[in-house]
Amino acid sequence: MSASWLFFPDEEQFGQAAASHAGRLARAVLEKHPHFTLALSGGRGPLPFFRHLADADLFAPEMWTRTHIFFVDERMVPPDHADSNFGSARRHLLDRVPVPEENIHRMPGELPQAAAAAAYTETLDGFFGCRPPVFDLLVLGMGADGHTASIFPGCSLQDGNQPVSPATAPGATVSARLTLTGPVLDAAANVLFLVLGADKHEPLRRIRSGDRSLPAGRVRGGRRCWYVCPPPPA
Ligand SMILES: O=C1O[C@H](COP(=O)(O)O)[C@@H](O)[C@H](O)[C@H]1O
Repeated sequence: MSASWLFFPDEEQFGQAAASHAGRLARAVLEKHPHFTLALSGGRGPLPFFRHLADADLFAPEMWTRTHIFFVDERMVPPDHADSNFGSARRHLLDRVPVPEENIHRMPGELPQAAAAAAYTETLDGFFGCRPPVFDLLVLGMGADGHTASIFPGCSLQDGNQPVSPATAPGATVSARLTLTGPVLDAAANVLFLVLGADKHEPLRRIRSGDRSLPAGRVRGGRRCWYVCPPPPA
């Protein structure tokens, strides 16, 4: 399935459109299914989205009780650490919406990497009952080096049939990570890439021209939408 691309002049419009997109998807899923499953990324990209997702007109309060939150990747730090992806989602979104605590499934970044991968695999297997798990919506970001989730250039998106894998972020402040694997990104019903920053224009140009060498360009999950701010030069 091909991807669609939308370009936004400012973070306000970018965040609002992304939240509205997620709200529409959740409404459609919840008309037919008991749950809406949403996996969140870390970094700067999702912050404007988080701000607007707390708007009850875009994502109705009663939808939160049936929404289950998962994580795309995590740094190996405790949940209250400044670099925790869960901590960021907690501060910018989860503390501001009526999502039940038991619907939040965080990656246990405080555990040793292998134990954390095993524990989150058990969480996913228990909830979804299939491999790979099929998320209703995966929110992905992209780094200026073309990485997505914690899958960096030169790394395989696959780890057997494991849905979760330990990973290393070259040169990052917290390099030990946990990430969902390629098959999970590819199995999602919907993927929303939130790409913020002009430093991403070059990898975006390569991906749009069909270059599949960058991890973000290799994701093949369901209906893929790329939301980009600011727009690349013509
Ligand atoms: O390391 C990470 O970076 C990517 C991109 O982050 P951004 O700040 O450039 O938007 C993010 O998607 C991923 O979850 C995070 O761990």
